[in-house]
Amino acid sequence: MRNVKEDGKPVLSIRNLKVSFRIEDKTIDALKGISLEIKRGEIVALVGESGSGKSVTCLSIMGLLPVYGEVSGSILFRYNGRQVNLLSLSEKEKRKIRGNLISMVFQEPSAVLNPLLTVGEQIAETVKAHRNVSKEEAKRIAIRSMEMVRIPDADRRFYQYPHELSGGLKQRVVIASGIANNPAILLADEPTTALDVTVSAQILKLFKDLKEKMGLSVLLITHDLGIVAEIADRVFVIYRGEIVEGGDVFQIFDSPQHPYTKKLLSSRPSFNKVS
Ligand SMILES: Nc1ncnc2c1ncn2[C@@H]1O[C@H](COP(=O)(O)OP(=O)(O)OP(=O)(O)O)[C@@H](O)[C@H]1O
Repeated sequence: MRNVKEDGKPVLSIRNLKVSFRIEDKTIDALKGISLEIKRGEIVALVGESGSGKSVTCLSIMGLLPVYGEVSGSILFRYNGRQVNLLSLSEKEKRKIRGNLISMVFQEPSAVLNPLLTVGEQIAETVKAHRNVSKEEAKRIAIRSMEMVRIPDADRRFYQYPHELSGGLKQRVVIASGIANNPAILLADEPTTALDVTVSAQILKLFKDLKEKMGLSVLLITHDLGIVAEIADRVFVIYRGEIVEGGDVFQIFDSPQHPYTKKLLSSRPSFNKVS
């Protein structure tokens, strides 16, 4: 259960985050001092074109940057009344948080699911990796997570292999695995790119449901403003490693300030934010 007293407070504050990669005599400044906040129970979109620094932001939060990445700034994560800077944690501490308090959903579910294990076993493994529970309890939690993400007939599907499921159901399994340990934040990197329009809409609706039911905070990485309009509460626009604009989704769509945001919006037809 989430601590209700902490609702409305930032669960994650990224402050002046800089990331650069030095390769031979060349330096790539992937992030040039970005700052953003995600509150509890909020869906925040990070939007920008290819190469703008979205994935590097996610990897920084997950503690998965390559060793040759140079990082400065802070990523403050607040949970259970504590606050830690994710950038100063040891590998062991990062592993404790990853997949547990902070989890991630990727673009392509088939790339993350193990074809040799049933989908239920995979979710149960994630549970057991972080919690001291029996096999039966892990199975029970896995099935409950599958139900939370509206996988029909979860008891039966627990025993199915990834190849027996559609793309949409596979992505639901990945999300079930992501929420099984009741995380504070879910990072979703282009989670609907591999899915067709109808299934994509269902998955987006699911994020909204989880936000409402579990108080889940979501950082949604996308280049698609249509998705932003549909589910985000706030949006940050990233351009060449810098946040050029951020705020309430209505405000950004109604009166974009930065030329890059204006360009992004004018290259799309029109949106209606749905509630
Ligand atoms: N491991 C790495 N080594 C060197 N440069 C990298 C590495 N990862 C990312 N970069 C560079 O950092 C910059 C930001 O990349 P990033 O992958 O975060 O962009 P993105 O916005 O996620 O793009 P896309 O939408 O294509 O995934 C790019 O210039 C990229 O080439």
